[in-house]
Amino acid sequence: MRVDDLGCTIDGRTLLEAVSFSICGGESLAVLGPSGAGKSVLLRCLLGLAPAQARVTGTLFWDDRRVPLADRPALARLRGRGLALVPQAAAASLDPMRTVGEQLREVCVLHDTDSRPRERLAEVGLSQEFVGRFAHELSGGQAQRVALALALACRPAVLLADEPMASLDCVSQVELVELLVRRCAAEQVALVLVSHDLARVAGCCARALVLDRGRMVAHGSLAELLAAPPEPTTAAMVAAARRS
Ligand SMILES: Nc1ncnc2c1ncn2[C@@H]1O[C@H](COP(=O)(O)OP(=O)(O)OP(=O)(O)O)[C@@H](O)[C@H]1O
Repeated sequence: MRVDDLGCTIDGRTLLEAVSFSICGGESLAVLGPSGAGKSVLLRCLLGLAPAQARVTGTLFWDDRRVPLADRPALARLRGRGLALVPQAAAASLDPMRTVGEQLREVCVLHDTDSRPRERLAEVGLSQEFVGRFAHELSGGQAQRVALALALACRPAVLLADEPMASLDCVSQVELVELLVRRCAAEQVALVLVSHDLARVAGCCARALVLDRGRMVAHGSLAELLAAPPEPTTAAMVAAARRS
């Protein structure tokens, strides 16, 4: 997948400007930046789910296809087998009326992938008993794992994860990020992982893109950005990571 010159404005206000990057199966890219930088808007633009009043520009190159990022129906068709999302608040994204197993089966039928909920759950470290659980019977970390299992059950080419570890304790955050990176690498899924916390993704993602007020201020090897931050926003994130 290649994103070329993505821009997004709302009522003349620029939320994203000239964002370009590419990612291949099995790779991981961290999208970093302070609060309000445009990280979530970036993911929503890729999914064709930008706010209704937004004007989105730029192009998504997908295999040999050229998809205008303003073409919401074309982007909607990529959702599932193309791009899947692990949201920030997983528990709220689950259907409260249906068991985990029912939701997994539905995703598999909808996207025509193999439907073995127990295996999908085992892959994310959850035992068979979770098949019969409802959302309100899950801890925050378990709900995030279920959301990951649902996203991977689509068998996507690209997984977009929007701060999936935000509501978890430190140990669970590390475990979840490691699980995400491990599962995506094992299934050759490209991972775009949004975080405002560089310390959480350092050592997990090979590359990073740093946003600040909608602009891409740094992009490259995460190890190199850590060793020699090229500009003040990245330097501030590196300093915060060193303190934590
Ligand atoms: N529906 C909307 N209408 C108008 N502005 C919006 C809308 N959604 C987001 N924005 C604005 O876009 C900017 C980027 O928001 P976004 O949620 O992408 O930030 P973020 O980098 O994900 O921040 P955080 O780390 O706090 O989640 C913010 O200034 C926000 O107010």
